[in-house]
Amino acid sequence: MEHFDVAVLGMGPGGEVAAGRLLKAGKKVAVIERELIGGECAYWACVPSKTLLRPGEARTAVERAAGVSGAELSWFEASKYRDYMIRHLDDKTQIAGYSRDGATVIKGEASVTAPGHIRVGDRELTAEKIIIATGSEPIIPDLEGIDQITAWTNRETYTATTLPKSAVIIGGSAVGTETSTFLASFGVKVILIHRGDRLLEREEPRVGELAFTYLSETGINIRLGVSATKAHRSGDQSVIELDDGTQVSADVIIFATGRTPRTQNLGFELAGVILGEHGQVQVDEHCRAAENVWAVGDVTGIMPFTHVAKYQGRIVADAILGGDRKAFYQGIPRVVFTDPEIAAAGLTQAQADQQGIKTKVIEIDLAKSISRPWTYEENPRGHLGLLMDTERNVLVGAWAIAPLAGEWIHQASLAIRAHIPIDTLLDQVAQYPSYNEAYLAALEKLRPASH
Ligand SMILES: Cc1cc2nc3c(=O)[nH]c(=O)nc-3n(C[C@H](O)[C@H](O)[C@H](O)COP(=O)(O)OP(=O)(O)OC[C@H]3O[C@@H](n4cnc5c(N)ncnc54)[C@H](O)[C@@H]3O)c2cc1C
Ligand SMILES: NC(=O)c1ccc[n+]([C@@H]2O[C@H](COP(=O)([O-])OP(=O)(O)OC[C@H]3O[C@@H](n4cnc5c(N)ncnc54)[C@H](O)[C@@H]3O)[C@@H](O)[C@H]2O)c1
Repeated sequence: MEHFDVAVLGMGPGGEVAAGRLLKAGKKVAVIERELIGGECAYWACVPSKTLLRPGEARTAVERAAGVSGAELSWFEASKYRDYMIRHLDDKTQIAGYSRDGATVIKGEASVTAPGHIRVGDRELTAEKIIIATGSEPIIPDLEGIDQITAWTNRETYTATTLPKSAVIIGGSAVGTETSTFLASFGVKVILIHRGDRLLEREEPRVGELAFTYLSETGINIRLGVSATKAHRSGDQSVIELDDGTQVSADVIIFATGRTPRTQNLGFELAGVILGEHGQVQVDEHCRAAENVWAVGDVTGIMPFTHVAKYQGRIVADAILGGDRKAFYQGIPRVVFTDPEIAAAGLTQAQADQQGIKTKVIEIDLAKSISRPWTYEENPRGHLGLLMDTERNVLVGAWAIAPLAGEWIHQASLAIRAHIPIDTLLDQVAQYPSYNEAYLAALEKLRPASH
C-alpha cells in the first residue's frame, strides 16, 4: 500500500494552498481530486463570475465618467475570455504542475476507511496526516415540480454558452445579487426572488437597503418577502409559484439558495471527525478536526470564502510543519461584486450588541464628504459606515458600497484585525483624492468627546 506524509482530499483553493506549502517543505504529498484541480472557485464560482461581472462594471464606469462614451458589451468576446479564464474546464496544466512539484496526483473520489486510511476507487493508500478540503455543494430546495423546469445553479450559469432571455433568480445573498448583476448587464430580464425582507441579510440592514436601490436601478425586478413553493412548466417557460399566491416565469430558474459542506458518506467520522449540525467538519483554532486530521475551506462551515480557505490552508500547513499559528477570523473582508461593490468587515451592530460591546455608528455619504467620488463619476455613488467600540476606542465593524469598495475595505479590515486605536487611524494620511480618505472623514465624526 502506498504511504504518504500527507493526503489532501479535495483540491480547491484551500487544498491547493496547503498542498503547495507542504510540497515546498519536502513532504511526500498525495493530492486527491474528484473533478478539477482548482475546485469550485476556479471553474464555476469566483473566477468566471468576476470575469463576467467585469464588462458590465467597465460599461458603467464609461457611462458615469464625464467625457467618455460608447462602451458596448459583447457576449461572444466575454464568454470566450471566460472560457480561457476557466481553463476550458481542463486541469492538465495543474496536474502536470503538482506532479512536477513532487506530488502524487490521484483523480477520483476519496473516502476515509479508518484513521490514516483512504480509498479512491480501487486504490488504497495510507497517510500520516489527512487534510479534508472537500468544499461545499449547492442547496436546491425540494420544490414540487422542480423536475419540470429548467433549473440552473452557479455551474450552468457561469459556464453558459448562450444566455437566456429571462431568468428568475431565487436567493438574495451573494450569489443571487452577483448573478442578477451579471445577467442584467448582458440584457437578460431578471427577477430576483428573496424570502427575507432585505437583501444580503447577514450585513447591516442599511447595506440591504442600498443594495436594493442600486440593483433596482439596473432594471432588476426584486421581490422581497416571498418564497418559492412549487414549480411547473408552461410551454417553453419555467414557472415558480410563490407563497403570496403569485407566480413568476422565465427561460431559466437559477437557484442561489446557499451551499452545504460536502461531508456526506465520505467516512470522515471513521477518522474521529465530528460533524456539526449543518454537516460541517468541526475544527479547533488550528483547523484540527481529529488526531492527525485537519480541515480547511467551505467544509468547515466557518466563513465560506476563497480567501478564508486559503488562510486556513496556510494555518494547517504551518501546524503540520510544527508551527503553532492560530486562525483568527475577526475583520476578514466580505465583498459582493455588484455594481457598485458592496464590502464589509467585522461585526454588524446587532452582532456587537449581542456580544455586549458598546458601540457608536456613523454613516457618511461619500459625495458629501470627499473629492474622489466626483473625479471618478459625474453622479457619484457611495456610502461608508463604521462601527466603533466606545470602551476600547477601536473599530469593530465597517461597510462600504461604492466603486472599488472591495479594494479599500482592506484598510478597515486591518484596523479591526490589529485593534488599531482610533487615534492612530486619525493620524493616517490617505492619498488625495482617493476613496481611502473616507475613513478620516467618517472617523472625525466618531472621534471620542475628549478630543
Ligand atoms: C457563484 C459563486 C461565486 C463565488 N465568488 C466568490 C468570490 O468572489 N470570492 C470568494 O472569496 N469566494 C467566492 N465564492 C465562494 C468560494 O467559491 C468558496 O468559498 C471556495 O471555493 C471554497 O474553497 P474550498 O477549497 O473549500 O472548496 P472548493 O472550491 O469547493 O473545492 C473543493 C474541491 O474538493 C473536491 N472534492 C470534493 N469531495 C471530494 C472527495 N471526496 N474526493 C476528492 N475530491 C473531492 C471538489 O471536486 C472540489 O474540487 C463563490 C461561490 C460561488 C458559488
Ligand atoms: N464575492 C464573494 O465572496 C462570494 C460570491 C458568491 C458567493 N459567495 C459565497 O458562496 C456561498 C453561497 O452563496 P449563496 O448566496 O448561494 O448563499 P447564502 O447562504 O449566502 O444565501 C442564500 C439565500 O437564499 C435564500 N433562500 C434559501 N432558500 C430559499 C427559498 N426556498 N426561497 C427563497 N429564498 C431562499 C436564503 O434566505 C439566503 O438569503 C456564500 O457563503 C457566499 O459567501 C461569496
